[in-house]
Amino acid sequence: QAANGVARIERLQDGIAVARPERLRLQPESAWTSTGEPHQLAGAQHGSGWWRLHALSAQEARLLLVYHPYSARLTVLAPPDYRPQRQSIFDRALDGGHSRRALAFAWPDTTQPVYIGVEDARYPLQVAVRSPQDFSVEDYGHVRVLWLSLGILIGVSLVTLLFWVQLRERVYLMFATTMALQMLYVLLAYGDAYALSVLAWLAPLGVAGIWFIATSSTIVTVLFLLDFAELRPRAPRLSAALSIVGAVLPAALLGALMVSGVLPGADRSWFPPIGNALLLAANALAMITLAVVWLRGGRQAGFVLIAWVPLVFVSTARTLQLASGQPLNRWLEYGLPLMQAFAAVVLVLGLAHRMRMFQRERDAAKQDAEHDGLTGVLNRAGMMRRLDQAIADSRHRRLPLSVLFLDLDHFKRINDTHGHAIGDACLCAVTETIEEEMQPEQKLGRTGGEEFLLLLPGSARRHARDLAERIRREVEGRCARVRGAPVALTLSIGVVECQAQDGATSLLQRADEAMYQAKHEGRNRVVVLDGTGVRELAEPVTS
Ligand SMILES: Nc1nc2c(ncn2[C@@H]2O[C@H](COP(=O)(O)OP(=O)(O)OP(=O)(O)O)[C@@H](O)[C@H]2O)c(=O)[nH]1
Repeated sequence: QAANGVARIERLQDGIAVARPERLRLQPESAWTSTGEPHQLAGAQHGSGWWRLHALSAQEARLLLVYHPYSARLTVLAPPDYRPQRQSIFDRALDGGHSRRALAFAWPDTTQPVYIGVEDARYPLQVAVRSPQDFSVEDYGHVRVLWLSLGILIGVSLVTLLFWVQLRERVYLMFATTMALQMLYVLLAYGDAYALSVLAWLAPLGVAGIWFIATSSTIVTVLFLLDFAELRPRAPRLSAALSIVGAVLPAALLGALMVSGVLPGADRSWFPPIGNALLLAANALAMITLAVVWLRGGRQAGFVLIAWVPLVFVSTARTLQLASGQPLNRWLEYGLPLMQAFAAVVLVLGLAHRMRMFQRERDAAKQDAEHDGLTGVLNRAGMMRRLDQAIADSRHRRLPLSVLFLDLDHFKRINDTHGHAIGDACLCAVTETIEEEMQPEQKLGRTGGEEFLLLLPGSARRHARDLAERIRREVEGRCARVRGAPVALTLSIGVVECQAQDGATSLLQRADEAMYQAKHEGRNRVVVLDGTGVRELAEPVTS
């Protein structure tokens, strides 16, 4: 006993012409041969044909269900009146009470057989006889799973589209388009797209519309992968082959399909085998390229592999199962939309990872642009930016701001006597010594070869002078020898405090003057200038 409620399926022998379906019942019994397969219209994929179905005995009214009709156009004659009813997923006026995963025909009297005519099928069609209530329950289950996956895809594509609107980075737009096309493909293949008024315009295109979207989806997906996983720079030859097989040839195929669509009565049966072959080749090539790039250290390719391998596996298994005429189990039935949703989520993680990498690169570039390679402290550009900020801050918060201008004494002589390497080590030793005396809010920068600037937000002149004096003494004490060389390193330091009228230039100018005065007076000393450029007398250091 078959679980699908069908007792027996017979096929009208080949070569018997059926001019009018109403005449089918007049065929002699010898014209019908049993197929021995009560769950499917075997052989339907080879073109048109007629079948006769006998239901298991049932009292109530039943529905004849033909699952996954895809491209097939059906004519059903059911008792008692045996009027031909024609249906396909492309019909606008199908019963809106259920999804288009199955075509449903009323079979009021199941003691009598039904006749099914099939045209344009691409798979052996699965059939069943069920009560309307059982079909509703089954159909709700289908709608729930399908729209759960589609909901995730819609959400993800919308979010990435909004990212594109803000960031204007092409990869986001390609991602959103890829997701949208895949979603559209699932909706078309299940037939539900034709029940939505926004997509109903695709119905007159018939199965060619599905091929069009499937092929466009392949092209956009391949372009997205090349971009997203950075395949071109890491595997140029494989990427070139992938572009040809996955984008150029499918685009040519689409062109040919469009041309044949314009020609009346053109044969388009050449499309599916070529389209499927290209799809399989593009999938295989994409997997190989991604694996190679991943092995060469491409993290993004790893994300795509995790996302795409299950999807390719499920869609291939589904196609093979449908083509072999086996009923789909639930995993294969919903594997495609569920794996698409899974892929979308993994790829969003990949996008986030990509964004984080860019952020890191940007931070590193900023760090390089603003810092001195030798000592690691701020360079001139970084320092000038901090100085402008510090002046604005001190005005705004009405707090003092002082600046130390520090210059190494007789550095040329050290270089000449001990060599550049020791000179470099001196610069590093001075930096370390100053840093040990600094507070976190203070900023140190190397503004020239052997010149440093130290910003002291919140510090008045006197406090700045004390700190300068401590630094001078520390350097004199600790840097007498550097890396064993008797360099006797000392510093001349100029100290000034920011005045109401000061900008960065005037402040630095006075700090420079103060430092030069220290040099002039014999080096290894601190000179403080007041707001008018007059030297302040030294007072005892309060350390
Ligand atoms: N080792 C080393 N030397 C540098 C670097 N940048 C600049 N110098 C040297 O620093 C020296 C600066 O010399 P001057 O400007 O004559 O000053 P000075 O010899 O320190 O004399 P005073 O400033 O008058 O005490 C030059 O010899 C530069 O070559 C660097 O990054 N590393």
